[in-house]
Amino acid sequence: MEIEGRHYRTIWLDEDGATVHVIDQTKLPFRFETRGLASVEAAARAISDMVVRGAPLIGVTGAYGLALAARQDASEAALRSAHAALLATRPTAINLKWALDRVLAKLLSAPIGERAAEAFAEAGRLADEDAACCEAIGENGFKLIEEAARRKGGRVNILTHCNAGWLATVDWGTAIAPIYKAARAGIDLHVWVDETRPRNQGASLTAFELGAERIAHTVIVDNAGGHLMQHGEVDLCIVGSDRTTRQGDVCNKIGTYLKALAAHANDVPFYVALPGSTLDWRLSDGVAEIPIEERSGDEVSFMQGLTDAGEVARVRVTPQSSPAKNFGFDVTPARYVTALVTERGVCAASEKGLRELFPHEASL
Ligand SMILES: CSC[C@H]1O[C@H](OP(=O)(O)O)[C@H](O)[C@@H]1O
Repeated sequence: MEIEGRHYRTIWLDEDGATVHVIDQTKLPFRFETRGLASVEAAARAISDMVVRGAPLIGVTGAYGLALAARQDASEAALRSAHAALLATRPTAINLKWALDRVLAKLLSAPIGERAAEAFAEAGRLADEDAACCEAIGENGFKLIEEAARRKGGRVNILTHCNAGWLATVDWGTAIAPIYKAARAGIDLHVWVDETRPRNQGASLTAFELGAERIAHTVIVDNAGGHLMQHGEVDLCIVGSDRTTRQGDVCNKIGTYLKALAAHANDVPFYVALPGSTLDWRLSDGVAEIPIEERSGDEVSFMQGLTDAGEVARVRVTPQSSPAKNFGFDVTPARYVTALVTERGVCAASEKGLRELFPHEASL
């Protein structure tokens, strides 16, 4: 997407094909900095430290991480070790495993001398596919917003949680892609942006994205969504997904489930936008089967912000003696999801709906 007139993807290879570049998302919204990744270790650290985050972007970064590993040592043992190290960085987003498995299979079927080049080529194909997938999600989700605008005959108020914008993918995003498409088509809309504690991906990243695109938005605390829905201030919700089961259960940033409950209680449509790479066909019951990442409690006990002097500072927001738990995700059962918005169309959050859009993948 555009930042001050210049087009960016979230990850790219420099001209000499030697270094992978990413946007350092831990610095946003106060500083825009990029970071070069020259080794598999650097790629793994970028994922675990959330320099890059978002299920699709984590997958593509993992793919480039394998390519960097292949350039260091293209032996099967080394590649399998790199695959394991990258997979261990973050357990919830299925895109990471999906991308790593795809690239590793490609590499092991290539002669050892061609593996590094093949890995970079495959990672590049993954990146291009993700950008195209997300733009298609935008087109399919745009129709839902267009219908909501026609029905309402006025400004459409949309609530989103966390960041499922272009910063969470290679380009366009998933939940925010339909918003971009609708705004560019001239639909009058406004976005309620959940701050999304503890790392504030909404306040720091989604607000940054919408501001750059000049889309009307308001940052709210995570607990305000239900109140706004009770008062008719939310026409629809749209969020992303890190892993979706074949039954349509959705795993997304912590707090998504509570938003879905509030939407269900107030008859507000609750959409989940996701590419096929976020589907885990092996799983059925998301609550029972999806691994939920637990991160350091320090992410709850401390917050990062800008001082009056314009310095980025980290401050403690809890007593030193108070422990904190930091669950990264929760699971929304399919019954609370109005529909899934994918690159192949919109379907019910059900095995039948997903099989109709992904018949081949469902049969594997
Ligand atoms: C398009 S996937 C976006 C998804 O990823 C986020 O998690 P994190 O920032 O921890 O990687 C969040 O669940 C978003 O909905």
